Amino acid sequence: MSNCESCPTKDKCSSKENCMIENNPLNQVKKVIGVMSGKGGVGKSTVSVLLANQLRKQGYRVGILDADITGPSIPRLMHVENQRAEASEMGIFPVNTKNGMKVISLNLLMEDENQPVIWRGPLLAGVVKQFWTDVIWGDLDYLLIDMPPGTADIALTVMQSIPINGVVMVSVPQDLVSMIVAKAVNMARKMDIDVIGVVENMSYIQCPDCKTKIQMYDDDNTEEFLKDMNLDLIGELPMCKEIIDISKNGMETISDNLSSTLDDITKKVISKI
Ligand SMILES: Nc1ncnc2c1ncn2[C@@H]1O[C@H](COP(=O)(O)OP(=O)(O)OP(=O)(O)O)[C@@H](O)[C@H]1O
Repeated sequence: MSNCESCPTKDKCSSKENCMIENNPLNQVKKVIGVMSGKGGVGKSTVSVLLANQLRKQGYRVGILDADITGPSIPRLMHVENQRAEASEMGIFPVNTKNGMKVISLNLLMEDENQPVIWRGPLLAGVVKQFWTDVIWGDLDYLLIDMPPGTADIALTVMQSIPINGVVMVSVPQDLVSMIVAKAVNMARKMDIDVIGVVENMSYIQCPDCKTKIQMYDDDNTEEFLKDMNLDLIGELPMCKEIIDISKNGMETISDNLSSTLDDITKKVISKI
C-alpha cells in the first residue's frame, strides 16, 4: 500500500505499479533529502545537522532521520541524547530539539546509547524502514536523512523504501575519497534518485590572522571529478574548530562567516530539489 497522496515524490513518480514504498497517511512531508557520502568519516552527519539547522533558521519545518543505524551520531550533534522517543499505538513520536526540529535515531530508542547494535542486515533494514513508515513526522517541509555509509545493504534499503527527492553528496578533496563518492553517485543514479550536488567538506583551513585559505590535500582533483561525474559543487566547508564544537555548543558559536556559507549551500539545495 503505497499511499501515493502523501508521497513526497508523487510529482515525479514513474513506477506506481511496482512501488515498494509505504507512506504513512498521518505524515505530510514535502521533500526528503538524503545526505550521503559512500566513504565513512568525511562529515556526512555533521553536514546533515548543519543543513537541518540552517533550514530551520530559514523558517522551515524540519526533521532529521538518522539512518546510520550502527554509528548513530545525530542525537549528540542535535543535543537530544538524553531524551527518548516514545511509542504508542499510532506509531513512534520523534523527539524535539530546542529549536523545534524533529529527530529519530535508534539511539533515542535504546536504554543505553553506548550499547552496540549487533544485528544482521535484515533487522537493520527493518528499523530504517520503520523510521519512515511508523514515525509520526506530521507536517514537514524538509526531512533530512543521514544515510548509512557505503553503498551496501542498508543504503539500498533506504533508497528503495523511502521516497527521496534528491541526495547531497559529501566529499573531501582527496583522490581516494572522490573515487568512493563516485560509487555512491552512480548508485543513486541507478536507483533513479537525483544527485543535487556535492558539498566539499574539510575543503581548506583558514589562517586566523591573514585569512588565507590553505589547501591540505595535494591531490585535489575536485574540478575534474565534478566534470567527469557531471556534478555541481554546491559549497565548500572549512576544516575548523567551530564545526567540531557543534556537538558541544550547538550552532550558537557558529560565526557569521560560516553561517553565510551555510545559507548559500541550503539555498542552492532548495532551488535544485
Ligand atoms: N568541517 C569540519 N571541520 C572539522 N571537523 C569536522 C568537519 N566535518 C566533520 N568533522 C569531524 O569529523 C568527524 C567525522 O564527522 P561525521 O561523524 O560527521 O562523519 P560521517 O561521515 O557522518 O561519519 P560516519 O561514516 O561514521 O557516519 C567528527 O569528529 C566531526 O566533528
